[in-house]
Amino acid sequence: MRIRFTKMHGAGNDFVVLDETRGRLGLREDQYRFLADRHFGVGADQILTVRPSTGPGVDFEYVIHNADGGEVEQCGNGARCFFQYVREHGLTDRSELRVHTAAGVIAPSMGADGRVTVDMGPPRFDAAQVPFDAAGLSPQGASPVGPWKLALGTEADSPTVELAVLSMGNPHAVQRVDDVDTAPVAAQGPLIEHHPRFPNRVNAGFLQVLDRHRVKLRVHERGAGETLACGTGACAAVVGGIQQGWLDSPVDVQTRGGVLSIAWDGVGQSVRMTGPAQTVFEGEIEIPE
Ligand SMILES: N[C@@H](CCC[C@H](N)C(=O)O)C(=O)O
Repeated sequence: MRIRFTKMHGAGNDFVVLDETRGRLGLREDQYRFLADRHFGVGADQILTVRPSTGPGVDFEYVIHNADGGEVEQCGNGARCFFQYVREHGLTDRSELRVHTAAGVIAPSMGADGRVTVDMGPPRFDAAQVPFDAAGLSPQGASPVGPWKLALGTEADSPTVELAVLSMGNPHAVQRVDDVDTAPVAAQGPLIEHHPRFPNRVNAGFLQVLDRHRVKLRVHERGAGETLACGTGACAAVVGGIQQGWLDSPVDVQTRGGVLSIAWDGVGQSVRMTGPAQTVFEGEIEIPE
């Protein structure tokens, strides 16, 4: 089967975008993996699929698959690219949309400076909603994000980390580090992602606080490995940093691929994420049957 695709990125987090507004392509997990493969396919951190509205009050449905082929609930950088895609491809001329995702409705809109802002909805702190198995653990602080102390292994010398745990529709565990450039992202990222306390696995963030409105962030993403930026990871890191008293909204998050601006007014309020969304090229590819 031959399909058309668009390659996009948001702060270096890159995507293959597929249009299913006129019918389902019916791709399997291995076919999403093929598209994401940087050697045999197109190459991407995630595959984003545009589908028609699911009902009244929403304009489109937005479906996300990680590079490992698994479907996931939310993707922040992808949401900005999704918005840019539907406008560039004449699927809408609206400058504000409501989009259904597996994690609920998000609302992207066009800012005056050409950057896209997305109302990502409120963060969720309930362990069951992350999901996070906190049985028998005591939080290290009084904040709704914990932090929670976890050993990354069963040996006596296994490293122990303190993680702020929350959901932005998808699961996040964020630790504060002194310097993101020397942080053990490659060593600890996969151990945190697959930690048995996270039954659906988790995205692992490494946060360096520069001042109350500026941070640096690296994220080992569930199902994709370290990416140049993670939008929901930036939202989770800022919410966790505000909850632990280190940050005040708004916060500029410096990732390896660009800057994302995150604003959050407190519990129950939506997180607003602003950043770039860029089309790279369009093409066609033969998908192995
Ligand atoms: N890159 C994303 C997040 C994509 C999904 C994530 N890897 C997960 O498995 O939850 C973003 O920009 O938020």
